[in-house]
Amino acid sequence: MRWLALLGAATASIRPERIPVLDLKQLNSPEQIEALGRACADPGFFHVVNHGVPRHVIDAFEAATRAFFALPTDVKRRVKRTATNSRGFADDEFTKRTRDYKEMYDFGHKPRADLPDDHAENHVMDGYNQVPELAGFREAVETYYACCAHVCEELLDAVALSLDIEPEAFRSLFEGGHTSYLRLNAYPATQNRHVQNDVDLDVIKAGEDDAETPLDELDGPRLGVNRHFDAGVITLLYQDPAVSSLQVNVNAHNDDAPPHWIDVSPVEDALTVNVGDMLQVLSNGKYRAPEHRVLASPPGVSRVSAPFFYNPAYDAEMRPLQTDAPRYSPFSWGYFRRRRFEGDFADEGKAEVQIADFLLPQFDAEFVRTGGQSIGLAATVAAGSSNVEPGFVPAQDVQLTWSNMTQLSDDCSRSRLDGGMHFTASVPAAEALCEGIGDQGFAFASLLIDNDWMPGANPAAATPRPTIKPTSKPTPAPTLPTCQSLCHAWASAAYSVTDTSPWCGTCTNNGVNCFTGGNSCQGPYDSGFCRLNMAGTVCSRD
Ligand SMILES: O=C(O)CCC(=O)C(=O)O
Ligand SMILES: [Fe+2]
Repeated sequence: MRWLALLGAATASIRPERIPVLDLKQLNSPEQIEALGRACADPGFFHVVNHGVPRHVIDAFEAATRAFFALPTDVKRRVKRTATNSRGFADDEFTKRTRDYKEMYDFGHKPRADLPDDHAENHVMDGYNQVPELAGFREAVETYYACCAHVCEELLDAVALSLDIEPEAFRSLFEGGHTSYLRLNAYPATQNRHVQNDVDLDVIKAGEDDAETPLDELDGPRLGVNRHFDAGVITLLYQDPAVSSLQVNVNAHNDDAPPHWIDVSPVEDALTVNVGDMLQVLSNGKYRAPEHRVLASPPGVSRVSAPFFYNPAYDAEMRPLQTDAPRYSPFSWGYFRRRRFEGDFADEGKAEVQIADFLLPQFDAEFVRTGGQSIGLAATVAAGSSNVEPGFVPAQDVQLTWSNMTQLSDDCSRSRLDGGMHFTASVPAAEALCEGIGDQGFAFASLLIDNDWMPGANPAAATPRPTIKPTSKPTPAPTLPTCQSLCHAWASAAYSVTDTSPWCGTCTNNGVNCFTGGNSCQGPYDSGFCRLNMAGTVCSRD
């Protein structure tokens, strides 16, 4: 009753919920497993009741969390995280280059429980635990941490079944030491910083905060945590029952729709679960990590929360399990985590590594259906690897990335200019020339889809036919006389001849500049191809 009254007072603005509630004890029937699969696919968030974590363990954990954050700042800073140890206290966390309006404390897996926290054997890649001198804190946090790991293990068995994957395939990723960590969050009460209105949130500018300003001196509207995706496999979240601040963008995976944020309000006696990036990869994109954010606390109310990030062993390979059409290239969890941590610690400016960086190009039915815009292709060209000028070109490693077809076609168009083979005006001319070829390819691929000939084809889903085209550059209207007549005019003016054909040969391109073709130049330009400029007055050797 007390709980309900609190919730009612603090969450008057809660909108209708779209977040399913699942009963962990019932997760053994095919219907429930199916419901779990649906929740993981969309919206990627759900609550679990009957999760088995005893009430007294949660109460002790919440009390320890509140007691820790109530300590004076200088005492909390005694366990502050550093550039080499990501565990401990922080009040300078950034998400998407904006300062989180919260304090936090991270606590992770300790391989040798019998040895001191800072013993060499307990130093793992993300650091070691720094436990504050606070009566009962260690025991409360360790006990809750162990309960979370157990719930996640069971939950993941059910997730495996929902994907038709052997639970053992998931379990093996955690063998040899999972790397999960528990984060305690405290979002202080605010005066004028709490906003729910997206227009107000727009004034929060990325890159403008620094890490040194004390939290309570940061001005303007704030978010507790800016929009993000969780990196691990799944997150099991304890939410303060009295405040609703967590929101999910239910349009995050729909490029055509604006963000639509809905509340993920706490549910009595439940823990909240969300899919992480790694489960998105392991499920080959069938389950999708939801984009979420946390609002700053309303005036007079401070909120606590505690996500448990369930993470595999560092050397576990992340790749789609059980599929012959993988959408992601393999990478190790440790690699991803290290790149994220480098970004986290100094991320006032850096762009963080994303799973989209590992997307393989999909030249399949889905690719055509969605207009072929999303490819996520990357290539590194090593210094000196050119076949033509080995050892010199390129001067340094070049990293090329293309996230969509338009970028790829732009770079291809430019490549012959960069290579010194073509001239500037030929780039748009060639783009115009090739435009129709892409459209024809698109039309042909759509035809294949309709006939069920492509991998992943689904004739029903292909109707109505997609209206997006792979490229949308307008074809420039031809405004110049043809190359041939330019050439003839030039030749007769320059050489006062009536038969200009030896000079002009066969024109091959009626674009802005054009080739006359063949060894047809005279005078100083007596071999190679002739090139006319727009005015048709210059012929230069190619
Ligand atoms: O505080 C919350 O409700 C969620 C926090 C969160 O999303 C995170 O720490 O990744
Ligand atoms: Fe999160």
